[in-house]
Amino acid sequence: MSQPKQIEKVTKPDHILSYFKLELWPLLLVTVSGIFYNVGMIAGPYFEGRLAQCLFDIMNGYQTFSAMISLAVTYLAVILAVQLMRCIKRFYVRRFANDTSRNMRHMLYNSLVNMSQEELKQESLGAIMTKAVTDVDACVEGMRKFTTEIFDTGVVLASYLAMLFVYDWRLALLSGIFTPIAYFIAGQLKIRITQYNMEYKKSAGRLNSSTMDRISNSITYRVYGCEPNRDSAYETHLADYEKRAVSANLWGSAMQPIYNIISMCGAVLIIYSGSKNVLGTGWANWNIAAFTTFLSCFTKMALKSSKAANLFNAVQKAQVSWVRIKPLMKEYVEQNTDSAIDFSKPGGLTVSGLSLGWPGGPKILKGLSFSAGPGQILGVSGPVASGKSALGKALIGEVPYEGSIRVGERELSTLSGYERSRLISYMGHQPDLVSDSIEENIRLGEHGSIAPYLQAVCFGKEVSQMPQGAATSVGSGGIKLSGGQQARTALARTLYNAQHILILDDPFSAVDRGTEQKIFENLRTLAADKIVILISHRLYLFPTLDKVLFLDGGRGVFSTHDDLMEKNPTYAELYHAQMEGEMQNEE
Ligand SMILES: Nc1ncnc2c1ncn2[C@@H]1O[C@H](COP(=O)(O)OP(=O)(O)OP(=O)(O)O)[C@@H](O)[C@H]1O
Repeated sequence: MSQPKQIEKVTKPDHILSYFKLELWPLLLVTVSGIFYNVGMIAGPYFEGRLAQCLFDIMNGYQTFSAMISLAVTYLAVILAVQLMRCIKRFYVRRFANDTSRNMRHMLYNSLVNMSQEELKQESLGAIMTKAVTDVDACVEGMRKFTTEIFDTGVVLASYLAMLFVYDWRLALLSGIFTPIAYFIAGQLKIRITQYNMEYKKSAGRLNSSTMDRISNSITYRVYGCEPNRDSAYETHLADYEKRAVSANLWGSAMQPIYNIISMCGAVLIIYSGSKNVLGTGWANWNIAAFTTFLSCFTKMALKSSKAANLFNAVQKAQVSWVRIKPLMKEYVEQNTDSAIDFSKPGGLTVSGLSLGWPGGPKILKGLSFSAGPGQILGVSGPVASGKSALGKALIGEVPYEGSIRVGERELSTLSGYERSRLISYMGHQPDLVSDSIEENIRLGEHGSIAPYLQAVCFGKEVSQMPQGAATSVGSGGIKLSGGQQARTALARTLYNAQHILILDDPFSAVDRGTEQKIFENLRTLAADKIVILISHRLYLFPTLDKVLFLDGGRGVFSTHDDLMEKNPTYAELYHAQMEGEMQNEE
């Protein structure tokens, strides 16, 4: 099997020039073949003029038919050589576009996968997907057009213009004044095209979000009977998208024939003044060949130059897209597996003066200090929305914090992603299962036995009774498993990949109390030498834990269960209320 092409790591990925620099070779070949092709393009009008003159001379008996044949053969050979250059130029322009597209997408992908979940949530998924797909396409298309047109338009225009000046400089100047008018109009449309494109891209993002929302929440909308209003919201987004797509494309494409007409106006002057040149009463003395060459050259130049006006618009669209994706183009993050840490003896967890809050929001927890050593289980609890999950996420670096979180002698914020993953395992509030089998969800590509972990989370028997056992597919996001099964699969995954510190955010919320008790006992055995942070709103297990951190009102009290029962009325009340509720259930 052929190896995929090596993807370049772009330095300064937020500079558009960086992508051009990576493609110096293809660009050099585009330049050389482009110059040959475009300068060779004037061979067309030149030979057309000479052929017309030759025909005229044959009719008047000054030339023979063989002269015409040899002229035609030379013309054919030159045209073939010019077209070969065109093929080379097109091949390398396409290669430049493909490589640039791959490099840009790769950088964007790397940047997106290395962003924290919270950073990603700042924007809707629909908008991110629009940027990752259509904006990159628009950028690369603008860069491709720019690269192509520099030769197709720039070089060829200069060659044509030089030729026109040689034949009659006054007529060349006069007939050429219409082209700048087309450029001027294109320049005036710049603001409008930018604005319409920006709105079009935003609308595409909204439509993508609305589609994803409609699909992923289809059951909720069906159950609550609000499908019609969601469909009509989708239709509104679709209509808006269509309207804005038309507006965005209208100005660019509708103006091309107008640019053509304006540029071609000079042909009228050429027919008038050129005829006078042939008759010997104009600014220059021309024969038929000169007249035909001049007119043919001008026509080609006018059509080419009118395309340059369109090029402005294509580059404008690319600029709109570049502005949208530029903030996401971050330096390449390499997975560095070098580390000076001895992962077998990482030391204890020490947190001091910790304050944290979601990006852009106020601090939700302030001044927390606590610690835990290997073999200890620390319980974290508190009322609803007291910041339990936020603390768990701060401990894995997903929520920004101030103060200090140390593992042994090392500050969490100085650790690489790899070092963190070798020190801390995390099970979030959501099971976050991948669309694969139960065993793959637990092993995540590793090859060890999962049986002990399925037993530990009291899931082994159920799995063995499934027709395909652990190879059973969990479906998209775990949809084919019950809530309790999903939670236990996620916990088995965390235990299978257990590192020195285990952070478990409400791991037992979807299982009954008896199962909770059994799993907890297994956890104690399996994690005997680890630090376990057990975040839970249920306090049944807390009397058996080594330490408790109770969060309330943005502050945390760190102590033992017995001490909190004695000194913290809110904790004691919560504990008693839960125990009473449990006793009533048992009755
Ligand atoms: N992604 C987020 N961005 C901004 N604010 C958030 C985000 N997630 C949660 N919050 C807010 O942060 C606060 C703490 O939420 P958190 O989920 O940490 O509480 P919790 O104690 O785990 O709650 P619960 O017991 O309901 O699970 C809440 O006020 C919540 O509204």
